Amino acid sequence: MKSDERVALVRTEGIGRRYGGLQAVADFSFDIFPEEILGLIGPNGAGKSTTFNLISGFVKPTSGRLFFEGKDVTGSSPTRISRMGLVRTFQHGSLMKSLTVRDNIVVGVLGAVGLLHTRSVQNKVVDAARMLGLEQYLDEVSGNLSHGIQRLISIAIAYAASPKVLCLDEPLTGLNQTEATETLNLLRHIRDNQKCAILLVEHNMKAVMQLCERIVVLHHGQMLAMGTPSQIRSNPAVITAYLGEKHARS
Ligand SMILES: Nc1ncnc2c1ncn2[C@@H]1O[C@H](COP(=O)(O)OP(=O)(O)OP(=O)(O)O)[C@@H](O)[C@H]1O
Repeated sequence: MKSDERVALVRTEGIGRRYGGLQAVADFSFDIFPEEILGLIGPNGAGKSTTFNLISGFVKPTSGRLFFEGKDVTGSSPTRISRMGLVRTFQHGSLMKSLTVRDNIVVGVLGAVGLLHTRSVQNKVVDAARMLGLEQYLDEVSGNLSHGIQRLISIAIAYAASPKVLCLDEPLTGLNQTEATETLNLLRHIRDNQKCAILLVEHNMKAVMQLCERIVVLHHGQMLAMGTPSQIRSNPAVITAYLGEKHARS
């Protein structure tokens, strides 16, 4: 089956967001397919966070439509979208630092799937902690743990909600090389185990190229390119607009 014949989990059709005179995202159409790892990249201010906010319902589009599993969810609340299965993390972390790791993950489970039997909540918490290697920290106060562990807690909170699409906003920020490599391996493992799609916004270009099967490049709020990592790496427009500058630094 060709990629464009698959049924998309998420589809945007000409989605856009205007802030006064500024068009942050314009006429942007893309799909997220089941079980794929898709990267969304672009220079600062390209519109990545706005796109994340649009597909997770935190920002309403000023144009275009959003579909989840074929259903029109344009304008739906973040709660409705997360309960349908699109769960996200936030650039600056999703956890409450004064809560234990366990309680943070409980909040994630309840927020995404509503009231559950206590035993199923605890099962989901333990499963998420195990998946992210956090079992020994479950009763620690989250704010006392290292930055790397806090990043994993944010992913565990999202994972515990059993996502169909896991959207990660810069999960590698502030991690050293070893931590970043471990996190990449974990993300692959999560995709294989949970059978979810992953949408990754990340400035660490080496990691994006290693992990993602398909990459969408945004520039000035519009799609500049879409393709496999090797297609993106060799795309002249991308090199000019973005990668040339980034590769020179990596
Ligand atoms: N709430 C807002 N009000 C006004 N302008 C906004 C708002 N949010 C984003 N913008 C503008 O929209 C454009 C796209 O911003 P966005 O944060 O989506 O880009 P980005 O690619 O995520 O950038 P970065 O990599 O720096 O996080 C920028 O010009 C930004 O200033």
